[in-house]
Amino acid sequence: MNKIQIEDREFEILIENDNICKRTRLIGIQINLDYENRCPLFIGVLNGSFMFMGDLLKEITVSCEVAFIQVSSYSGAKSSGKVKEILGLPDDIHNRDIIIVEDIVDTGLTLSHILKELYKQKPASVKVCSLLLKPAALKEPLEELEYVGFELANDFVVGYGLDYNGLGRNLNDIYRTKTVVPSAS
Ligand SMILES: O=P(O)(O)OC[C@H]1O[C@H](OP(=O)(O)OP(=O)(O)O)[C@H](O)[C@@H]1O
Ligand code: HPA
Repeated sequence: MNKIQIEDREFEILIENDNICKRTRLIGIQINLDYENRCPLFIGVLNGSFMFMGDLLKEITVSCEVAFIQVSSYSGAKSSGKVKEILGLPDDIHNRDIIIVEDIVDTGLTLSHILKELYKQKPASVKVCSLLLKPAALKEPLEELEYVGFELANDFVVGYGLDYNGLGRNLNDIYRTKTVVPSAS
């Protein structure tokens, strides 16, 4: 399936599942080496990370724990801007080695917000593992970004957890549309 249609947009194949699996295996090997004799806490950012998190964790052989958070955006009652709230953040991460797992880092704003909240609890270390990264869209450098699967151009992508208007998360492969559209959910 090289081309797919989701609602009003046509997408073309960008990364096949085979390549995602191979890259994920390599990232897993690296994490196992880096965290030997430690017990990292993997924190997946929902919804988009659910597939990558599942496949990545199958490659992890060091002792570890797993949690999920969700970042919801809503308009604050008193402010005109968007307020981000983090749901499900564990409250016992003091002195823990944290690995945040994302499907994509685009502008990096979501991650910056998560990192700010995490550091309040003084974890021992924080690294980020993201399947996808759009370097040209990043608003500021993120030194915690240690493990990246694939670097992309500024095209909008769907599949393997990523959505367009809530659709396409179940696709095995990753697809892109040339037209740049705003973040869809
Ligand atoms: O780097 P940024 O520009 O902040 O974008 C990246 C974020 O956007 C997506 O989440 P989204 O808010 O669309 O929610 P979802 O995971 O439920 O799709 C993605 O899963 C990242 O969390
Ligand atoms: O390219 C993207 N696709 C889906 N969700 C996203 N969230 C940020 N960037 C993207």
